[in-house]
Amino acid sequence: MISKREAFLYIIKLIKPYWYLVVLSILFSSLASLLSGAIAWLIKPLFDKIFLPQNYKYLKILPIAVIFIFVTRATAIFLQAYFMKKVSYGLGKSLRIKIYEKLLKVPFSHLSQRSSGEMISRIMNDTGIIETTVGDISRTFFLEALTVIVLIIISLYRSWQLTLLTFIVFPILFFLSNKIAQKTHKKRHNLQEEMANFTHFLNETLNGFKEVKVYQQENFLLKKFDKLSTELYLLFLKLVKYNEGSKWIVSFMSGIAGALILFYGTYLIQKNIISPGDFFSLFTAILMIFSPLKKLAAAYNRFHECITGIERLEQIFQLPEEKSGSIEIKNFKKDICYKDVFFKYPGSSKIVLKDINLKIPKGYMVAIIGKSGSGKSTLVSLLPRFYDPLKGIITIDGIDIKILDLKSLRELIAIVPQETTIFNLTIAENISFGKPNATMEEIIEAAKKAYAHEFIVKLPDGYNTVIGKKGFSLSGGQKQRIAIARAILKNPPILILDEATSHLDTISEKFVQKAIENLMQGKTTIIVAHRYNTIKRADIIVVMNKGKIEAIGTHEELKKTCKKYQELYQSLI
Ligand SMILES: Nc1ncnc2c1ncn2[C@@H]1O[C@H](COP(=O)(O)OP(=O)(O)OP(=O)(O)O)[C@@H](O)[C@H]1O
Repeated sequence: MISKREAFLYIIKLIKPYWYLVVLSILFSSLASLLSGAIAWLIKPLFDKIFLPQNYKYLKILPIAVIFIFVTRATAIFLQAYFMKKVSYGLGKSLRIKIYEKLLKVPFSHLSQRSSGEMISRIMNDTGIIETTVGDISRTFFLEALTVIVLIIISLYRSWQLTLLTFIVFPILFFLSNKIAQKTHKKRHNLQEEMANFTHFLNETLNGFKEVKVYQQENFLLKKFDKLSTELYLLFLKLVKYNEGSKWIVSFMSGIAGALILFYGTYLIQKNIISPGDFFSLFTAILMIFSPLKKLAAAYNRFHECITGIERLEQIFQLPEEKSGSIEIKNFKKDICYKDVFFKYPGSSKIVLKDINLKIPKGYMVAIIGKSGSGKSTLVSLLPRFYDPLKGIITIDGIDIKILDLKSLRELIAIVPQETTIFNLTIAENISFGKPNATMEEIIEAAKKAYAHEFIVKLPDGYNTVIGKKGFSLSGGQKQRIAIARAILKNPPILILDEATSHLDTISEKFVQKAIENLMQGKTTIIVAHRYNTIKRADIIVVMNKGKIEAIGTHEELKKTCKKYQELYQSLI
């Protein structure tokens, strides 16, 4: 947990780049506060110079003065709010960009441990909370605190005795507000956790919509959603109690202060120590103090909300970043070697890869086969360093990939996964994802080689169609061909293919296979294979079993020597 001081310094750091806007906001806050003071100030001459002596000659200019004060004050408040909001939305924007940038640098291993819903909640809710609270708190702090100071000065000037008397309530007020703020802190933490669960749940439902429908789990999910919503509702209600409670305390204390002033004030007037004008001016000032005080108490409460948001975002900012080596690798010349590699997933105790030794010469096509869960995908995911081995090393041309510059290492590799992600971009941008500066001719050329051109040109906006918009979507086979076109355009020397387990229709399958043929030409390919044809034509077949390499060889060799291979191979024919 971070302390209030740390949170305060954090906020200062956040608003520092906007200092000129903050200065403008403070200037307008000061003007508004002074004008609030002017209202209380003018009560005295109104009483002592106009009403009591019944001298009404000033009364003509008074309405004009009142209009001037109110209009100027409203304008000053408008401008200070505008500048402060500009600060808060500006810092919200840069915070979101910073956290997105951070997410892109976090190792895959750390992100895969968290749910995407939780991440979305942190990026949207927590930055949103910081954005609004920092704006509100700073705005309230500058405007209301200044107003309180101006009003206290006026009260002291009018009658220090009466003012000091009302000060009795302030320590009690501060003590109670602080107690409430402490209580809300934990509740806010819970609320933000619940919000993250909520987003996670919604995310899951939308991603697994087909399963929900087919397994007819609408009622079950609705009940769960109802439970989550009720928990959120109850938490919100608790927070409302605390928030409104703090306002109630201020109102109660203002009542006590008012009674004290009336009681002692009438005594001072009777003794001619103060004039009725002094009394009413002070009375107005003290009454006016409580509204900004109420806002300050609420802002103090929100400051705790902001601390919770900062804490949760800091957890992401504290995540480690991918460690890159320094040796740049320009070309792949010789081979890829796995040497005595062991691996377990972060947070899990199960060793999923054991004693892996594998040499893949340049230009070879390697098929990795094995039962589900035998470690095939894990094995290939170590090469682009999505994860690092627990023990052992992986080398490219004899160099440990850990000491290679990560960018240059990944430059050598393209991946076509089982489930392709098509981003919310145009088809052309999706294809040029790995080569953003590609020309349109190059993109079309790649699409043609991936057997995607024909269906792309039939889309209403052709290569400029944005998938996901206006209801356009692609079939599984079409998505795979886009992924293949993406890899063709990138044209790296090493390919990692994870063959889709779900079978496409025969025509689509034929196109995908042809596209893969084009893609593999002249490349070193590691393919997590599920198809008989793919396996048969591989230069080397690696048979995985329970995280170990059971056997390595060609189809003909393994057919004779490896029982496991025979079983697997039989199941695919
Ligand atoms: N992110 C993860 N965290 C923890 N364990 C994991 C993770 N991903 C996979 N595993 C475990 O690692 C083992 C190997 O999984 P892997 O996905 O590599 O197998 P696979 O042979 O590719 O399976 P499939 O053919 O079903 O894709 C399995 O026991 C799996 O439960």
